[in-house]
Amino acid sequence: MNKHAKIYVAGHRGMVGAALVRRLRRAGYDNLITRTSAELDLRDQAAVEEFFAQEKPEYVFLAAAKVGGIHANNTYRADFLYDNLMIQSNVLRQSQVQGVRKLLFLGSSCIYPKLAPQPIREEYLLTGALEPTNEPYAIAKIAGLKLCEAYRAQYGCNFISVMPTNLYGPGDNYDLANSHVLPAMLRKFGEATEQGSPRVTIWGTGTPRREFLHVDDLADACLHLMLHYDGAPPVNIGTGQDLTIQELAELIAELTGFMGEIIYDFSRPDGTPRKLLDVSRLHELGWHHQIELTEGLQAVIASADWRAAVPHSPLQALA
Ligand SMILES: NC(=O)C1=CN([C@@H]2O[C@H](COP(=O)(O)OP(=O)(O)OC[C@H]3O[C@@H](n4cnc5c(N)ncnc54)[C@H](OP(=O)(O)O)[C@@H]3O)[C@@H](O)[C@H]2O)C=CC1
Ligand SMILES: C[C@H]1O[C@H](OP(=O)(O)OP(=O)(O)OC[C@H]2O[C@@H](n3cnc4c(=O)[nH]c(N)nc43)[C@H](O)[C@@H]2O)[C@@H](O)[C@@H](O)C1=O
Repeated sequence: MNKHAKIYVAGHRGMVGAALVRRLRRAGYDNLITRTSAELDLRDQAAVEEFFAQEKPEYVFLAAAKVGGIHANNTYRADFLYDNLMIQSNVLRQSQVQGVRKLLFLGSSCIYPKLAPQPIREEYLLTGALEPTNEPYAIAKIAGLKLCEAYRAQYGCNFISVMPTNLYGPGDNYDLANSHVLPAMLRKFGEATEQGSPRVTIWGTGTPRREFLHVDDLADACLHLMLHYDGAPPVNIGTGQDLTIQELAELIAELTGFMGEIIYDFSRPDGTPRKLLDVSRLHELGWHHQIELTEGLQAVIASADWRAAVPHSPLQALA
């Protein structure tokens, strides 16, 4: 990928998109194209067609999506299915029409069956029922990776798909209702410590296990795969290590200096019991994560990222 190549980063203001922009700029890529959702609503087919005809990007990182945690996915079921289907269908179609040289599509680990054998290999896709709380989102993401494969088969498009595990890092979504577990805990424990609150409430039983990858590692993996992977099958991206939600809560409590009580709200869903990714294909492709969880958490806590938390998407503010 030439350093002056025209690279479109869709979703550049999001946690992943911003990390991709940081990584690409650090690598010397000096011709990045970005649009906010207010400037270009990727659900709008005509607007996307006009944008691609005008800009003709050579490379695309598709990090724009409607994203959220278990509560958001289970509440805005139609929006998670519709928005993500429209965004990815429009961007993939116009990338094919305009002859984009290579595109990287971001899926998610939630595409795999709720009770898949662990660790989850890419070939376990569609071998069992999905987790109900995020089924609409998962179906949209599965459709996206299948559309990438179909454009490759029918039109010879070099569209690759990556399936990241749960992510965290600067620019995350800290909305307590709609965020993922890790940013929600950072904010809950951080604010409780600052305010001297006696207790923090965690959703569910604390028994599910989750794997967490720092978003800067993800961006590095995406650049690595954009440069070195041209295959049809999706590639899992993760650390290969997981922990229980309870262990995560206790770790974040310790790192934020919280001394109070941790309460578990069993009325909230646990979701998938475990979704540890098998990352052997990624390792065979020459990439390993660098940022360990405790180190990554310490950096985010030191920045108190949640204090600056404003909805980084006007669309999100409306959610
Ligand atoms: N966060 C995580 O834990 C994980 C994320 N992923 C995937 O990574 C990708 C990025 O996620 P993440 O960065 O966390 O999400 P964010 O919510 O932080 O960012 C998503 C971005 O998408 C843009 N967007 C949303 N809707 C539209 C639209 N209709 N038109 C144009 N742009 C739109 C927003 O742009 P704007 O700000 O301009 O409104 C926003 O910046 C997604 O594909 C997600 O599925 C995968 C696994 C885990
Ligand atoms: C990346 C992945 O993320 C989503 O899947 P998820 O990992 O299940 O989502 P989550 O991070 O919101 O929850 C993880 C676990 O944590 C528990 N939990 C405790 N306390 C809080 C809490 O305060 N907030 C949240 N959100 N969860 C909490 C929560 O009950 C659950 O058991 C998919 O929807 C989809 O978006 C996707 O692809």
